[in-house]
Amino acid sequence: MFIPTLERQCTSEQREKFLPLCYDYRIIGTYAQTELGHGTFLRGLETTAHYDPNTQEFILNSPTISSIKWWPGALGKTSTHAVVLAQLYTLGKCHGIHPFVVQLRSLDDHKPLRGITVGDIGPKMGFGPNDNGYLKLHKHRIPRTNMLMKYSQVSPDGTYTKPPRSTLTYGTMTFVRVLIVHGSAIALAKASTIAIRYSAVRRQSELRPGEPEPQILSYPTQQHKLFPLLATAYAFHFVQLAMMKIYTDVNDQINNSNFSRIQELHALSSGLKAFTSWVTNAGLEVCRMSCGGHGYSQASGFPRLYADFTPSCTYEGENTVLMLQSARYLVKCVRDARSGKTLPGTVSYLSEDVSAVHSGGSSGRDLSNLDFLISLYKQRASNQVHFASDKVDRGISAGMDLVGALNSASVHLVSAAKAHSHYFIAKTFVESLKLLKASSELQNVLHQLASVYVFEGIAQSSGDFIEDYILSGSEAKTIRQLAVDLLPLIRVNAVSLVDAFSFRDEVLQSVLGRYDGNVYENLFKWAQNSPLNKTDVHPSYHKYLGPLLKRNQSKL
Ligand SMILES: CC/C=C\C/C=C\C/C=C\C/C=C\C/C=C\C/C=C/C(=O)SCCNC(=O)CCNC(=O)[C@H](O)C(C)(C)COP(=O)(O)OP(=O)(O)OC[C@H]1O[C@@H](n2cnc3c(N)ncnc32)[C@H](O)[C@@H]1OP(=O)(O)O
Ligand SMILES: Cc1cc2nc3c(=O)[nH]c(=O)nc-3n(C[C@H](O)[C@H](O)[C@H](O)COP(=O)(O)OP(=O)(O)OC[C@H]3O[C@@H](n4cnc5c(N)ncnc54)[C@H](O)[C@@H]3O)c2cc1C
Repeated sequence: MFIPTLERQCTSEQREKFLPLCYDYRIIGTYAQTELGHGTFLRGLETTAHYDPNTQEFILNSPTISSIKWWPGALGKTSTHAVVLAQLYTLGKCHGIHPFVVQLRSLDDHKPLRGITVGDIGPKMGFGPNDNGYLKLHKHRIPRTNMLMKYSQVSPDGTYTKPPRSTLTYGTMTFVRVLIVHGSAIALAKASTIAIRYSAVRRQSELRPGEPEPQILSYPTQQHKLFPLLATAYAFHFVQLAMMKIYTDVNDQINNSNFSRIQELHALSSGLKAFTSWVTNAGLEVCRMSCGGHGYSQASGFPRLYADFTPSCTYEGENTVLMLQSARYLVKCVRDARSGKTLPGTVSYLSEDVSAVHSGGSSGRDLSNLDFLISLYKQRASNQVHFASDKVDRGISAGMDLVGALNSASVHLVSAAKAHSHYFIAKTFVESLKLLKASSELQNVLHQLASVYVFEGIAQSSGDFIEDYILSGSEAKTIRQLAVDLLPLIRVNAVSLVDAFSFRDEVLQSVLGRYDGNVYENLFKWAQNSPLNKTDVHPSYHKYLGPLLKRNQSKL
């Protein structure tokens, strides 16, 4: 995050000064924004940067215990520099959060500089090798030219020039949220690879006396756990490609001072980061549990994969908060649509009349047709967004201000943003396959994946579709059965579909997911290397167990 911030927020002179040092690994940096007391509420950050025109320096301080920077990756023992986000004060006025490059440690002996107190925040649930750290600043001076001034400036006499958009300072977070969508796709693909390969190797239970124990991958319940997640990993792969394309296009526009799509990008990246990381987080646990006891072993790779992935639901914007950000934009779009404005591409459906047509009993509609089902996802999203938006309007009519009305409708707003994200993902998956140049055999297999993703997505949220009369109960039941009917077809190619992710064993780090499937021998070998097995009799025996046993034996 240090380098992307410099690349996006430096003037050309600052780029020339700082970036070569980064690319050549002559300095190592972190992104120090979160504090002990604030991670979500950026305007509440307390670190200060007061400009001193006499020396043309900024004086950085951590004025309170809650202002100590806390969590930034590699801050504790590794980083020599940081981008520090601080409240800018110049000529007696506060101008809000701005980014500053701060050297933390000497490039000679790596010792912290004067006015800098840094350290590691202590053991965490995962990310063990990462020294997430703390930073306390005490009257630490940096040159004026260390404030990243691409968008806003402080002149030598202290005059402040404000940015074209205050939120341009938040740009790096948007970029990393887009990366996290990709990270979700990768993590879910890894977990699917481990679980499906192991399920092809593992044989368990005797269905009928005398019959060989079947592969657990042959059980419909095992397939129902794993194949929708496999399909989701493919869906997220195509979604992260689409998300990155939109990010690149909008970022190019921003670089040409066209800020017209910045809000749409923020809303989409926030919703997709939250949606994909939540779904992946839950999916990792399903994959682990589908591997029985061995899934709980470190040898499976699941404990580390989960512990390293799960914070992506929190960092880079806590997921609920990001869903609310997405929903806030959607409410704005409903208002714009009602006042006749044209909406941007990813939300244009909100101005269409997608009013639910009561499906009644046997509707005769083709419930296996993906284009038709995507139109139902659109209907569900539009209904949920309009419902939440109407709730906000009713709150205001009842005398609330906008903040109060948004807060009181926030549960529905999160549901609406989830439905919007889900529609975008399902639509993108289906549309991406249409554009894919692939053999008819491959198209057929991928169509099976898209189908099970779309069917299961409706089955798992059928309440949304039934409550709004988008589907009847019997239609929902039919779609649920369509998902189950697809499972044995996907079974044929399941191992090939995870092999296609091409994770090397060294990357997968899983005995259960080994490419050669040689699990048991390697589990036993792995166990031999356990530290506890260095000696047949563990030294602790002589200190604790031995005396205890002997003492009690003497009583017999
Ligand atoms: C095996 C493992 C596999 C994979 C692992 C997973 C992923 C790996 C891949 C990549 C990950 C790489 C690195 C990540 C690793 C760790 C690093 C983590 C770093 C961090 O966590 S950095 C700190 C992150 N912190 C946050 O995100 C803070 C969140 N809070 C906010 O953004 C703001 O406080 C918030 C909530 C938006 C509120 O802002 P504000 O107080 O200003 O109030 P408003 O809501 O009124 O907003 C005002 C206005 O601004 C608009 N806006 C807000 N944000 C943005 C934005 N980013 N861009 C554009 N516009 C924005 C908002 O919409 C409002 O506009 P409006 O007035 O409505 O027009
Ligand atoms: C592994 C890891 C790495 C990190 N790396 C970095 C880093 O490199 N740099 C950095 O600066 N930070 C980093 N962070 C910090 C991270 O960005 C914050 O933890 C994150 O932004 C969440 O903020 P918070 O911790 O204050 O949570 P809080 O905002 O306190 O969240 C707690 C609860 O409050 C709820 N909540 C908060 N605000 C609202 C609201 N407005 N409406 C409704 N509910 C709300 C949330 O939904 C959540 O349920 C990292 C964190 C982790 C875990």
